[in-house]
Amino acid sequence: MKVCKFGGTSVASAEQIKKVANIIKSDATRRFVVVSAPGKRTSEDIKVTDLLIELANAVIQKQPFDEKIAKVVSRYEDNAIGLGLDHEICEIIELDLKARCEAALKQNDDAIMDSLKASGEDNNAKMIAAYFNSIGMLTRYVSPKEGLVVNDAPERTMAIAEAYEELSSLKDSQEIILFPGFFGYTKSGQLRTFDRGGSDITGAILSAAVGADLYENFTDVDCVFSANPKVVNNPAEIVEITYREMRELSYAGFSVFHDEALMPVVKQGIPVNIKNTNNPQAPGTRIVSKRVESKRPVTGISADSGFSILYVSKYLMNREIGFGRKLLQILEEENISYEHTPSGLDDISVIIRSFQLDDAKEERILQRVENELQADDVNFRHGFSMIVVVGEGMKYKTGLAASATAAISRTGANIEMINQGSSEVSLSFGVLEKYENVILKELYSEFFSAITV
Ligand SMILES: Nc1ncnc2c1ncn2[C@@H]1O[C@H](COP(=O)(O)OP(=O)(O)O)[C@@H](O)[C@H]1O
Ligand SMILES: N[C@@H](CC(=O)OP(=O)(O)O)C(=O)O
Repeated sequence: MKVCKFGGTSVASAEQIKKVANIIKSDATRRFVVVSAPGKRTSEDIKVTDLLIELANAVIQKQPFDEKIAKVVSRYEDNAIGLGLDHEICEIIELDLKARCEAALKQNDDAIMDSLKASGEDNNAKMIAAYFNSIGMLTRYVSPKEGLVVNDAPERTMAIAEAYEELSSLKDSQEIILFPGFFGYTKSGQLRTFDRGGSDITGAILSAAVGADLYENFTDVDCVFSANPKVVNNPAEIVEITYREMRELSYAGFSVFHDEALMPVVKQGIPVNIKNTNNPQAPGTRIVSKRVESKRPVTGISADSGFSILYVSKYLMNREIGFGRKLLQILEEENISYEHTPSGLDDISVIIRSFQLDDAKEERILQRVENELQADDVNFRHGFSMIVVVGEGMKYKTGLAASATAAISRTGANIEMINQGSSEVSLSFGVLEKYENVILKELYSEFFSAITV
């Protein structure tokens, strides 16, 4: 039994949706289908989720929004015509969007945003279910209301244990189950979306709930590549990768699979297969708990921008009991999570995703660290990228860190931070954002172009 998730590009047009139907028809074990909202049809196109965010912002700011609704509906109309569906489905979608906008009068801004964002996947799932049925594929649309239970705000949205119990009964259904990705409901019935790209998470939750043998994640590339194909020319294909490696890579830049989507499947050891809707015959990449050892120590290199560093120094910091805890508590009280904390005897850096900061927060943190921890020096620096070199084989290869730093130094960039995870499966470097692409290319040629074993 397989759960198949189709990303935005796989359901962007009628032509793509027909490919999805053929993929499902070609294998009777493909019983569960999770879909995203229609994505980009061309590189210049706008994702429906982005159109919906614009619509939600207009509603929140009490600006006119009729045209924005019409833009969204027209994307579904194009698909309905191409799929030979009755226009009625578009009228239902238009009424649904209007109802969500009207309900906004009684909702807070977060609820308005979540409701409109989620409509992208919800309406697409209804339309695709209607299409499947119209061509004789017995299909049932299932709303996340029927069991995808998530936690309450303000925690980041995550499925709770009950979700797995409630959704498990779907495994007995005779029809194909068509499930919208990206959102769930709290116990009290509040709709909440996952982070962007979160339909991958829905697919993983459903896979774990029904005990799938395989979670197939269909996208627009043949496989996961060892580096972002938009930066590195013709990167090596990854045939098999472990959960741990994929987790490290998707954390920083491998946008092809959401890092939070691994947790539900890892727990049950369900393998994930990344595949291409446009070339379903290609074997794709398998994400598994244990893989055949490869000759290369490095499996992939990822890079992501948008990091800030909080630097704190204080003489004899190492002797002061509880210094680190107090520092991290200040961040906790500002609702900020951290990524790494590389440290020396008398100083510590905290690496933070910059989107969590604003001027007022920074000022408060600086004041508190100065006053409450009596730091000698404290400052924020911004505009950093994180480059992560990942491979299960790295711990057996001496001199790997030296090769990586030598490659980075050839680009003229200064390394602002180095961190080796305790599992030795990854090595991270903090560098100025402007060097990100050039370093990625240099590291790629260091570890993939030459024979390194
Ligand atoms: N290492 C990588 N391997 C494969 N694709 C990658 C990698 N890094 C980034 N990508 C990008 O991820 C894209 C697929 O992810 P996404 O846009 O979320 O697809 P979907 O709409 O199917 O969810 C690819 O088109 C590719 O540009
Ligand atoms: N549509 C949502 C969720 C998602 O997973 O989309 P995609 O499969 O296109 O990455 C987004 O754009 O974030």
